[in-house]
Amino acid sequence: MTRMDNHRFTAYYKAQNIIPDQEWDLFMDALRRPLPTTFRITGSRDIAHALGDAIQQIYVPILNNVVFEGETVPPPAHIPWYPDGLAWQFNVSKKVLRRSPEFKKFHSFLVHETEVGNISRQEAVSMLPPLFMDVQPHHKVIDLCAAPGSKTAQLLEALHANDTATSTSIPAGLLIANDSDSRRSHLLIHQSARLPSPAFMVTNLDASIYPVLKLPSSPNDNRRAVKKTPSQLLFDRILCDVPCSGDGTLRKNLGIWKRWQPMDGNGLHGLQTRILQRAMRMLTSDGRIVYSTCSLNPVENEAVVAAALNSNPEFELVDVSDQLPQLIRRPGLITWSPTIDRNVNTSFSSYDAYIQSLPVGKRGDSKLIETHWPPNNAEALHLGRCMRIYPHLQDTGGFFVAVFERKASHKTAISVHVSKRVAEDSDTASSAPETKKAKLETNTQTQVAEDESDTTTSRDAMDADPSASDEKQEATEQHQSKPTAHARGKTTPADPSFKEMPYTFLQPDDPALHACINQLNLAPSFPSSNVLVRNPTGEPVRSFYLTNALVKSVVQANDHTRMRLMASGTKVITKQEAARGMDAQYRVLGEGLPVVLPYIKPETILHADFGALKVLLQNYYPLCVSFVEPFRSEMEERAPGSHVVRFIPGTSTDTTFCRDLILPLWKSNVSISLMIDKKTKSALSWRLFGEDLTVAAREKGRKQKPAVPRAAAEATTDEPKDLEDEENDQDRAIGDVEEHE
Ligand SMILES: C[S@@+](CC[C@H](N)C(=O)[O-])C[C@H]1O[C@@H](n2cnc3c(N)ncnc32)[C@H](O)[C@@H]1O
Repeated sequence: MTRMDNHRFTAYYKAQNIIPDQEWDLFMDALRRPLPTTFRITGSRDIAHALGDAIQQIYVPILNNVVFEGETVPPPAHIPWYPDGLAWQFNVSKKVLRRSPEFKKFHSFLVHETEVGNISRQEAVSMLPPLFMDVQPHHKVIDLCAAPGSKTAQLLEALHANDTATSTSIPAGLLIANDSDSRRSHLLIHQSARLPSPAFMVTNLDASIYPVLKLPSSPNDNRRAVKKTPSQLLFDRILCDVPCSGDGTLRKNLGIWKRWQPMDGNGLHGLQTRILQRAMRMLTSDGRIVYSTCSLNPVENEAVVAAALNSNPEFELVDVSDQLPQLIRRPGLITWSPTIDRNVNTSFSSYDAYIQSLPVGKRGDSKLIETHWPPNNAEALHLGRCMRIYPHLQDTGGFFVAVFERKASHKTAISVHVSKRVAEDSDTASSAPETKKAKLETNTQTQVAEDESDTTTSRDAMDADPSASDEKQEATEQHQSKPTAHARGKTTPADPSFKEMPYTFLQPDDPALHACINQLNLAPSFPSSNVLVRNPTGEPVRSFYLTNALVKSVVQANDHTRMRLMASGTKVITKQEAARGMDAQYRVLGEGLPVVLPYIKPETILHADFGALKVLLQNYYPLCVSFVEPFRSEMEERAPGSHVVRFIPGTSTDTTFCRDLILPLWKSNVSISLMIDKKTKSALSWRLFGEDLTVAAREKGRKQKPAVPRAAAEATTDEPKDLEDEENDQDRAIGDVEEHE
């Protein structure tokens, strides 16, 4: 059993005065208690509210009066500050989850909804940073340290605020999720697959030196200076959820009690500051940055904030005390005392005093720098506007959040105009059911020299954005690789070590794409100019991905190896191996259907009831004749290949989720099958019929039986696996301490 104590931790944080003396014991007691289970309902608003209602109306009443071993167990409750009641918490032991029939059922529901991405288990405090970002569907957003992606998911949801229960909108903006660790970047891609988005990209770069990305000038923009010059892609919202020592996660990462030592924070300060400073140079003039850590250490928090503000005086901290009023928080610190060694020597009140104490010959070796200490202007920087979240205040982990914007005098006063530009660029067809509302947008793109030999930029560009001071260095960076047009098969390997496939956009009149659109009966509004393929030659061999217009222009204007682009847009259609004598058959992927659905001609969508769905869940390839009319005849009349069915819940079905469901089907000569993966099938079955009716579940049950003695089988069947936490903060705490001294 881990000893939940660490004398250095106590000595260090007492020296920082982070908690008033009279609260110290409450703080430490809270740190030693396990965290409640917290989760967020994800996905489009419609689905989220339906699931929220199911929890409130079905599960809470059942869980309201549970008595376990003589004690009343509290039911799940809303996290008080989370908007729209879409985040929940409950605090029960594993024993209760496994043995109380009511909680066991609730747990199964949560596990299955988590598997299909409708619920995301996430620590409450980790949900905070995206809430302070106010992301809108037209925003250009970057999450600089994104893996494993729980906050990325929240940002994506905000970008997709206009999605409906069955179909995805195509936002005009974009979200780039970046992480410097390639293994974790893959995790990020995997997690984000739950919310397929044409506006999503993943890069694998060091955020502290994130390169300038180019954006081609708009053909619709008639201003002379903008016409020929590509601009720098600046972001409206930037999240810096930086690597940190992670001691705010002590309640769930018990190993930190033993491992914690105060120099971890000192070592991370430099990288954290560089990431925040880099973000400041990538922001539009009226954009917003959120900086966060799950550390309590002022050297990783207020010291970083102060250093970045002092080197970028056009920025200020935003007072967000009126936002999320139910969130109990404490103000940022104005003063703190860095330690100079592992033994918590915090006796030096300033950097100068510390340096003077070193032998002259050793002064240059010091790994501590001036910004580890509080600056003289700490009050003037309004560090109190930072937010500190402590475990004993609302039974959470520890966390730190700071919100930055440019000072009003530095928000560029260039003409604010109702610009349809992004929307116009967004996608070709005006009838496309996407977000194309005219948006108030300041034009803040910094232009980048198009002529590769010219390292200077236009005066307009320098005037257009305060970040232009950074331009020369960035223009030089830009020169290090030539962007390519990604004509089929032609790429310039700016980073030969980067092995990801290129991203090649098909011509809208590509014969394969044409065949696909015809076969799937897609409407003319389908954005065929934004379809890309990923393979070495750029041929339309198998899968088609869809992006929005903005993502397309970023991909085309920047070398994919230089930006270490790991993912772009979302896979929507795949080619099925052709049977002998037949042409290739295309099918819409289950995960791509919400994206493609708005372009599927309504008259081609079949209708069936939940009885048919039950048959399809219970069998892999049920024969057409096993369905009732009129679905049976309709299906028999259809040609073999990909079809889409709308399942309408009837009055006879006893389901907790009374909404239409639209799913892809595959018809062979005499049978049909649901084209969704096993996990999604199981989750659907649980949600609709209260049990797992799928073939896979039956087969699993059969396989388990002979091998397992009866008593053991009883103990394991139906035992839901634990809800897995999406954010592996253990990883975060260990893997992220990269600059140990
Ligand atoms: C605190 S975690 C991010 C958690 C994530 N935002 C979430 O909500 O799931 C910090 C991440 O920063 C990444 N990282 C570390 N150094 C980095 C750097 N120089 N540039 C970009 N990412 C970095 C780590 O790989 C880690 O995934």
